[in-house]
Amino acid sequence: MKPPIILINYKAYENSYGEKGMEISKKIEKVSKEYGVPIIVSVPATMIYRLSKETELIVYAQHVDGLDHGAKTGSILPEMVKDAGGKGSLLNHSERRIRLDEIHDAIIRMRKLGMESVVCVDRYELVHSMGILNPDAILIEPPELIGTGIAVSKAKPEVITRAVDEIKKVKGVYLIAGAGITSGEDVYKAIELGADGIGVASAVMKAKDPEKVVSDLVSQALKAIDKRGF
Ligand SMILES: O=C(CO)COP(=O)(O)O
Repeated sequence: MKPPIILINYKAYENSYGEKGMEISKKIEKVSKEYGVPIIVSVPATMIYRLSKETELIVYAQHVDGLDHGAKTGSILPEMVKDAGGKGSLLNHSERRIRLDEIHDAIIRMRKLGMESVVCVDRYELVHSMGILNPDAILIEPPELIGTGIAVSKAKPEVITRAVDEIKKVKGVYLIAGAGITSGEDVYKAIELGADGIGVASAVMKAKDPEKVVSDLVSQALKAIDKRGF
């Protein structure tokens, strides 16, 4: 995981799985190769194996249960995700919140397995305390902007700048920003404000031309990173 971090959360749209899921993934992979930027896709659990086999995308789960093996019906353990080819997981997304101890257990287990964890928070006040749990990155997303097309970097830039201040208090944890990200301009702004990358869903998953959208996001991310001088 290295800036610019581009994380596309497939959620549970109609094109998040099956043949449509493959189609959009191939387009995303094409852009990733064109720009030489690894792209993380957090996908439905049922797609982890196939996407890991058939693409060079970095495949994450959208959630894992940091539980031990055993009688745990319906659980998706980090070991299962790893076995299917997944490299990591989102944790605590606004649409899939879990308890703090569950977040911590999952981070520890994934770190032991050499997997990456990206913990979501809905406010900058939680960045420091989540950062102490030592995930690879924190994804800050004000829930009220998720899916609106109104970008956090434009509507609430202070959420990003404050989160950036907070992440500086912990070492080795990246800060990603998301919610409402629609255009390359939104990405540029987020990185200019100090984020190491972005998380996006609807702008890509609902796009008529996802390749064009992802291309715009990635090219502007590179431009912003270049300007910041990583
Ligand atoms: O929840 C998100 C990514 O995890 C953001 O969703 P939108 O890009 O649809 O606002």
